[in-house]
Amino acid sequence: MIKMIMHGCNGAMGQVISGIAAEENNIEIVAGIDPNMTKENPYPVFSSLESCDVEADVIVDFTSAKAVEGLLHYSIEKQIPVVLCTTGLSEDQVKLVEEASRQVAVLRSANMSLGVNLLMKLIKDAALVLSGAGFDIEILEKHHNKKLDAPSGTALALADSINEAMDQEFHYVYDRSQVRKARDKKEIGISAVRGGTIVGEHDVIFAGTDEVVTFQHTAYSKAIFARGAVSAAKFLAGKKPGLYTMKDVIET
Ligand SMILES: NC(=O)C1=CN([C@@H]2O[C@H](COP(=O)(O)OP(=O)(O)OC[C@H]3O[C@@H](n4cnc5c(N)ncnc54)[C@H](OP(=O)(O)O)[C@@H]3O)[C@@H](O)[C@H]2O)C=CC1
Ligand SMILES: O=C(O)C1=N[C@H](C(=O)O)C[C@H](O)C1
Repeated sequence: MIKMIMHGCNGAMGQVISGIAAEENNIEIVAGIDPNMTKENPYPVFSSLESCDVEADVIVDFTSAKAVEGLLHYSIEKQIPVVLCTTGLSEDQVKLVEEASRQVAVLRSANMSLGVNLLMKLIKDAALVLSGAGFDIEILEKHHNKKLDAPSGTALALADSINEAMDQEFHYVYDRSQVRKARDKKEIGISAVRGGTIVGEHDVIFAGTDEVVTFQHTAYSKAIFARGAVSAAKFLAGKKPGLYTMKDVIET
């Protein structure tokens, strides 16, 4: 039985994962961490990782970028692999993640769904053909009104995926409100919509002369992320130090 700590157990994702993990027979949540616990859970809950003395094989994190340093410190100290799903990390925090992964297994992914991870692959091929033919690339993401970070981690990861296929030739433009010139070919425009209860939508738009190709992923429930996170936790438990991604989980 794999023992898991749910970091952010009172949050929207923490609660969905608690339900999904309870239905699994080879993984169990042995502790939850959240500073302001308001919901009932069938496992012990601690207000911080430092106060948690429960032994575990893996930590699943859906919290806030502010919590990342403490999380990495704990995971190195206790030698517990961590599935890091929180988005909105600064460049410095991403570096800390990379450094930590030399000492403990870290799987970081801005999107745990199968569909988005397939999309990352598909748009590489599309970019090679369509950008070469002069198509402009824009990414549009839509999320619920409680989301703190913009653009979404997924939108950035989709842009990074294209850039990886295209020798890093693109820069990202998030706001054109002060711009008074036509877009340049080497930009990827990234726009964010926030409203209501939208779970998560991502459009990758390749716009050419007289034709547009759009790749779209729509999340209809948070369960797709939760299932991916539980699969990632099972994959990561017992792994040696290194930086892993959902690609490693899906291809296993
Ligand atoms: N990779 C993926 O597939 C997905 C990633 N996400 C990302 O996951 C993160 C969380 O999303 P979501 O669940 O919707 O957000 P919520 O705000 O609903 O939940 C986050 C929870 O973490 C708690 N928290 C904050 N700081 C700490 C800390 N230091 N230790 C423990 N718990 C803490 C919050 O408490 P409090 O409210 O009291 O601050 C809250 O209960 C976001 O960054 C989001 O973008 C979301 C969905 C999918
Ligand atoms: O905050 C969310 O809800 C989501 N966040 C992730 C992101 O920033 O990309 C993944 C998903 O789209 C839901």
